[in-house]
Amino acid sequence: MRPDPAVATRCLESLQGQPCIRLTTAQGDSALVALHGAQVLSWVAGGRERLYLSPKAVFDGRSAIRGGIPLCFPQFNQRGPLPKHGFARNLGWRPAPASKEGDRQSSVCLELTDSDTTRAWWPARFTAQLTVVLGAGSLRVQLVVHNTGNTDDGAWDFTTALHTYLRVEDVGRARLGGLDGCARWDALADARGVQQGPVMFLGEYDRVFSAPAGAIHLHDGALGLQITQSASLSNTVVWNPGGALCARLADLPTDGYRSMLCVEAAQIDRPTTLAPGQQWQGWQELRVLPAR
Ligand SMILES: O=P(O)(O)OC[C@H]1O[C@H](O)[C@H](O)[C@@H](O)[C@@H]1O
Repeated sequence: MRPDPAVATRCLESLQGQPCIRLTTAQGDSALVALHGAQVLSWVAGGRERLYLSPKAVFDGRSAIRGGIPLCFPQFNQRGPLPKHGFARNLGWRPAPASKEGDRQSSVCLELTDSDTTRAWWPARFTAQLTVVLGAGSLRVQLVVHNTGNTDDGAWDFTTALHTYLRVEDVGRARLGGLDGCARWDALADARGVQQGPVMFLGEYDRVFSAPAGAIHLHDGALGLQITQSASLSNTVVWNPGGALCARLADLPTDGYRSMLCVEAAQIDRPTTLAPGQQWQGWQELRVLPAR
């Protein structure tokens, strides 16, 4: 996706004490990206907020912020010895040098490199760059991971997810199309199957799919969103906590689950291996569909 350079602006602001970068297009679309976790906290397109950010989210500079687009890296969920979903969402990132003059206004690139803190969890020498590109009615989030170790350091593996919290009017009426025929693993029942028809939400839902080759479509009343991801991210996770789990999550209001649906572009089933000097990239793109 090309950035939309048309008189876009980029400025620094803070949300709940956390430094953020705001991108704004000439049409009035905007995105707000926190340095904490390189986390997108807001995406307004066509005059509407498209992401869910919990009103009870914690902004203490250490905790994961509930909502927006958290990045799970270098571990997804509890599939390994690291803290749940890795450490990237718990750390402050820094702005990376802008690569091209024309990209500066409508995109932002943040960077995290290994430090004493990360090496206490994970010995890898790495650089991770997260780039957010705001277009007309679209948002692309791209992660690039680089093994910056020496040959002697050897290769390492990681798993990852762009854990996108989409805002919905009512999850009970939302439909997710495009996963028909995809292999899936139900994390709640520990059962494998193949998706038939659109995904609907009648309670807690936590499934890891083989990512479809084509686009996923979220239909929520009259609103529609197209979701695509790079082939390098071979899983799609769909999560909604439902009422009972939501009530136990301190950083969500009791009815918060009704207004959110996570559709995550992920690499989980086959961890990615990077030898010293190697680089990997993956992205998810959200695009507003015309109202029905
Ligand atoms: O509460 P968190 O640590 O942010 O995790 C939230 C959720 O993330 C993913 O969607 C997983 O599939 C879920 O099992 C997990 O509950």
